[in-house]
Amino acid sequence: MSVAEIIVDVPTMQTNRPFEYDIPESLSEVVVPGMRVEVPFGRGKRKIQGFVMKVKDSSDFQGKLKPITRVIDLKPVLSKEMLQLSYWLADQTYSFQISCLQTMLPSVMRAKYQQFVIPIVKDDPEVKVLLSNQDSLEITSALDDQTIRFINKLRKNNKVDIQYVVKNKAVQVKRQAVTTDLNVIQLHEAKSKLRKNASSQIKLLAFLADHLQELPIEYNVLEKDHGISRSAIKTAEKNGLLKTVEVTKLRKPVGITPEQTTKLALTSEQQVAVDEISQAITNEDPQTFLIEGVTGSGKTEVYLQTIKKALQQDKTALMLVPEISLTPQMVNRVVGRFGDQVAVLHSGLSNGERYDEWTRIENNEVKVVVGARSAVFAPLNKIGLIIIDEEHEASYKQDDNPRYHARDVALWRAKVNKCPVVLGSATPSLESRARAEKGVYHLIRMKKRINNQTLPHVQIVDMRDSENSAVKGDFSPTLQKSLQETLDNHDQSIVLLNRRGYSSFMMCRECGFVLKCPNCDVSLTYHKDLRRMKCHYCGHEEPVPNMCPNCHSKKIGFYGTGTQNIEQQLNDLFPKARVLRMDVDTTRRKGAHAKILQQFGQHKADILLGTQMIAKGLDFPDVTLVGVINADTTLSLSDYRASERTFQLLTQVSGRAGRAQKTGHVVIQTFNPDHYAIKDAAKQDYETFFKQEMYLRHQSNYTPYYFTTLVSVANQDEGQTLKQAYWLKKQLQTALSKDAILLGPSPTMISRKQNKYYYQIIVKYKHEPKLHERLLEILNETQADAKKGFTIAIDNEPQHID
Ligand SMILES: Nc1ncnc2c1ncn2[C@@H]1O[C@H](COP(=O)(O)OP(=O)(O)OP(=O)(O)O)[C@@H](O)[C@H]1O
Ligand SMILES: [Zn+2]
Ligand SMILES: [Zn+2]
Repeated sequence: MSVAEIIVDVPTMQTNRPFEYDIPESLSEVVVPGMRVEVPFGRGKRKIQGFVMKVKDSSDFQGKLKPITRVIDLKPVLSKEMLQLSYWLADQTYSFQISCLQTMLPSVMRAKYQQFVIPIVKDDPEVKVLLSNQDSLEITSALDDQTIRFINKLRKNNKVDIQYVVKNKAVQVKRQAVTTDLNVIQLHEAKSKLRKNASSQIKLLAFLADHLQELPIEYNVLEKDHGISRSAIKTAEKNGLLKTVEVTKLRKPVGITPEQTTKLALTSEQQVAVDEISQAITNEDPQTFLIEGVTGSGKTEVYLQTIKKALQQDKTALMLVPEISLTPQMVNRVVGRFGDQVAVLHSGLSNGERYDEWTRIENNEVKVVVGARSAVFAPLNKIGLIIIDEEHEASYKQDDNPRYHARDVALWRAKVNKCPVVLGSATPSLESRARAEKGVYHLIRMKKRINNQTLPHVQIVDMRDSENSAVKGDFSPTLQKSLQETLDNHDQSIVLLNRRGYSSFMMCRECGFVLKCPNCDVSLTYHKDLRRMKCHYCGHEEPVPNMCPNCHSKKIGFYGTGTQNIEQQLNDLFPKARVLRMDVDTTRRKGAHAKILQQFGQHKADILLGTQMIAKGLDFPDVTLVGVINADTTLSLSDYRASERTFQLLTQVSGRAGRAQKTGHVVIQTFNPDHYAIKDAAKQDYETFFKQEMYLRHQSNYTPYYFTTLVSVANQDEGQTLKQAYWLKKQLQTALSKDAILLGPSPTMISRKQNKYYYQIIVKYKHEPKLHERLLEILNETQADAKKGFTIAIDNEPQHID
């Protein structure tokens, strides 16, 4: 008898452990860990999905185990490493294991899809029997176990493969291609019968005769690479000399193939970094490096050369970058060096494209994966190096369940794969820098820019000065002058409008009325392109009102990103300047973000104006000026990371200026010219900022001196929410020592979302061995409350507190 341990797709606390099922004799060879199966669950006839975690010979269970009904996947979709990771992840993030397992798969495999058996060895008699002369066989629940076993056997012998196809959406692009039933002699005979002046036909047949082994060849290839026209193909087809077939081709998300690059001669600082990391790769030493390298110090080249090192040792490499930095520029740098060996995963891909990339990784067709947060789950084998660029970015933490931080997952995978992790940033997170201070991470500093270029000269403009407060718009005389000079020199400028949120809202200019969501405590976002008002929390939408619902005035204004307004001011001040604007409105369309950057990179504009999304990673040699309109906005956040975020933002954006031959200049406009975050950013002085900020965190008992856990509760009834929150606090108190600090309950900044009220409790602690257990118990005990509409969320080390 064999038994499978299965995590079932019933996300409740009671089912958050494996259940045992009998593997029927007929499926005994088929069921393996990492595969999804269908099993009966509960008393009724309900069938649900589950992941096979383990297969064993016997069970301690006394009664009769229910059998697995059928297999959903014919090959494992998750490796042993991933299964192992799911235990840890569920525990760390207080989430259901089933959600963790599902998070690791590309969304295609979570959504609706079809599965097909496709032949590898077409002429094999057994394959022919299985497919009964069809091109493929769909795997449905109607197939009996015997057939499933048969498929499995052929798959193991590499005679067939299994492919997933998204419902109603072909995963593969079909292309027209040419093939022929004629052999070489027949082709030459046919050719000799042609008239002498039928040159294109002669050429085509000669070509086919020479390339018989390579058929079918795509129309496109014949046209582009060999100058054979479509009409020539059609004529030959009419005469029965060739035929057209459809071939499938995997989509390649990287549109343009970038030019091949080779390694650069390293600076001495880069060399030190490359040597140390290479050593760890060779020694299979799972240590973590923190590269603290000023903007423009050439961290990317260090990444590329260490990746190369891993590949030379027959290993693979994983590189994470923030979603917003997944621009053609970054992708091209990696693809330019490693070509076809690279898979790219980002949110701009369609589900099908994402699946294609995932398959290439899974089939060991690629050696390097570049991607945003969720790429940390890429099914790479034998990882030799993991890189996390811009490691301070908050977007590496997922906002929703499972609330994982990609850095933690990377460290876990590094241990299992015995490989180093490289965290890189010009402005490391305080946590990482503090760990380096303690010797947990190995610190590598790169203090110089490439070409010994100086860091940009930064000017702080005090907006409280009479000269500046007198100007009408948002541009101080100093910034105006600098912009004019940059235009005169034919150089480029970047102008940052520091924004808190990213949305624009509607307000009545007569009475001040703001259109809000009926379900949430937020203003509705104005979508200019769709002419609609939308709520980003609950999805509520309505048309743009043409008069104020409150006072019926027609004077309705749209406020928010403010970038449009700033753009207007730029146009008025510098009528000849070409301005590109980058904000939520101009980047909503797929690929728009990349396109704007490409245009700017080709110097088709003089000024790039944008929100936070233009602050990082950009490397344009002609940018000599960076202007920051309002440095203070992020400072006023209630979050204890407000100073850190402001320092990071200003340092990063300043770092865009003067990266190549020309010296850079930065103008920062602020109402807090004496704030240390602004002063240190102006000097690009991370170390001084770090010391000051550490001192303040120590004073107020925050990260990295204390661990932080955020517990929040939500319900439709505000009174009930508050009651539950106080109950939670009491529960926590019983598990905590007197050294722990409990804050709250307090309403969150947006206190109502989707008609639910939110209250939060913050736990700050150093060493509370009972806390983790107690939180899990609380989740368990409050399960029944979920039915009454209570939601309890636990966020370990939250990135935002509001
Ligand atoms: N050894 C080298 N020789 C010549 N040029 C180099 C060398 N290393 C890097 N560069 C160039 O220097 C520029 C800056 O490098 P890179 O973009 O990697 O900086 P960075 O450290 O990532 O900075 P940031 O944190 O601001 O993104 C790039 O244009 C890169 O091609
Ligand atoms: Zn009004
Ligand atoms: Zn809403």
